[in-house]
Amino acid sequence: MSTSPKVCVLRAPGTNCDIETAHAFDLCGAESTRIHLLKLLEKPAQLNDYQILCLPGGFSYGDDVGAGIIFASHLQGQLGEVIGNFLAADKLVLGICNGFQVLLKSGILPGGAASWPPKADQPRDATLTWNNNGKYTSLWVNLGVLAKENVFLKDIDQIELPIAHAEGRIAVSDPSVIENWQANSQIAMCYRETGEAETTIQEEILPYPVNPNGSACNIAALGDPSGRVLGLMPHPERYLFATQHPQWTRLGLEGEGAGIQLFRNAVNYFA
Ligand SMILES: NC(=O)CC[C@H](N)C(=O)O
Repeated sequence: MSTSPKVCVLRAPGTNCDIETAHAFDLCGAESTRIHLLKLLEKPAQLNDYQILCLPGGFSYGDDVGAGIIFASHLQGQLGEVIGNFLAADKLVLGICNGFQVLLKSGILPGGAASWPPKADQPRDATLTWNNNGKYTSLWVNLGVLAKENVFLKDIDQIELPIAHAEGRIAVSDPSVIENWQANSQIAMCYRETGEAETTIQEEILPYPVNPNGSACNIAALGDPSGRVLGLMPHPERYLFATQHPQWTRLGLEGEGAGIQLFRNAVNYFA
């Protein structure tokens, strides 16, 4: 296999983080192409040429009818077959912020290949919905990693990253949904206080701004059971350089930002 994986950064009308996301992968040695969803719909088989599919952040279709829903309907519909092949192969899928919303609302998460294509008569048991504060919220958060076997999160225990969203609160239909995720190591990252030694899954919702949106069990990111799919609300592509951290001078940070590690882990998977 090539040591330089090809990344499809799939953008839709309203996507606004595709350039920096492609740049993040390229800095780590990947070969990224930004592809418009309408171009992929013309020839879905193009997707077979890529090893990594990344859905970047933004406001696809203006977040109309709910963030990510229209983009997700294209993945389920015309692209259902190529997405199924992609998930079944030894390939990686990353969804950042709006991309995470699309992954969850299409049904790519939480099940991955095992539950694709989603059954039309099966209601989703989890979603990303409005922040508890009812506002678009943009700030830096501290995250603890739980799913250490997720490809993207290798060697990361905790990380600071920025969030910027209005619909970032994980809500589930029943507590058993979270128990299931826990049993399959799918709870990938949780919001947590800075400086805590260990991350645990807590039912108690940590107060704003530690948990900025009121997500159930403080969940910020989910993976599929295989560990090859990750969806996260924070933006690792906005922390590629130390100077992007709001306190880089005070903390004396230099060089890379911690967010780049997620992209490097993905690229190294194909080394
Ligand atoms: N930064 C983003 O990707 C925005 C996410 C989404 N459209 C929201 O506001 O909920």
